[in-house]
Amino acid sequence: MNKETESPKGQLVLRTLAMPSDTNPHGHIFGGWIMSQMDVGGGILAQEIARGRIVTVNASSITFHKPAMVGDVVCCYARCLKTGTSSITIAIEIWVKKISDSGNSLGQRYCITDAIYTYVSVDKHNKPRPLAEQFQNFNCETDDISKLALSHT
Ligand SMILES: CCCCCCCCCCCCCCCC(=O)SCCNC(=O)CCNC(=O)[C@H](O)C(C)(C)COP(=O)(O)OP(=O)(O)OC[C@H]1O[C@@H](n2cnc3c(N)ncnc32)[C@H](O)[C@@H]1OP(=O)(O)O
Repeated sequence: MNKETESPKGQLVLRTLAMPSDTNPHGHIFGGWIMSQMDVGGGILAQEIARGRIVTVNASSITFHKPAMVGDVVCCYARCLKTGTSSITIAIEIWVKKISDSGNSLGQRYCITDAIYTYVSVDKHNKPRPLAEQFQNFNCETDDISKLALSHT
């Protein structure tokens, strides 16, 4: 898949800057830091769908296509793939935007990582809590995203 010719899928849920403290010994940004941004970004969308507390239950299909570097603007896009009774499955993409003028890369923008995270709506005792009935069993293949009544898409 050529990620460089595509556009981000989903809504922008998080935007931050990769800092020197986020680097691994090779000078690239830690994969774990990127996964953490994905967890928070996907969690924001999941919490909006759940209208309440959520926890992460699964992260899968993570692919690191390219490294991120210090100074990159890191943008997290998320879209809901499906919901169950209490679960919410979110596809997440991390894109970087180059804002420094080194190496003729200024303004470039491309996907570096994608993954699928699943969250579960929980009550205050951390037990699964059913989503509101109208938000259960959403399927992005067959349902309009407006079914989830998000504040913006
Ligand atoms: C001051 C506060 C301000 C807040 C301001 C808002 C902030 C907004 C942004 C938040 C951004 C943070 C995002 C980070 C969130 C964490 O970091 S959470 C910390 C890490 N996660 C955890 O600690 C969770 C630990 N796990 C658990 O507690 C339990 O396993 C769970 C998740 C409650 C599930 O309990 P369970 O008894 O296994 O539940 P079970 O009935 O079997 O299954 C429930 C559902 O989960 C699904 N499921 C279970 N296992 C799996 C699996 N492996 N894969 C996929 N689905 C699964 C089931 O299929 C089922 O789905 P439905 O059929 O209901 O749709």
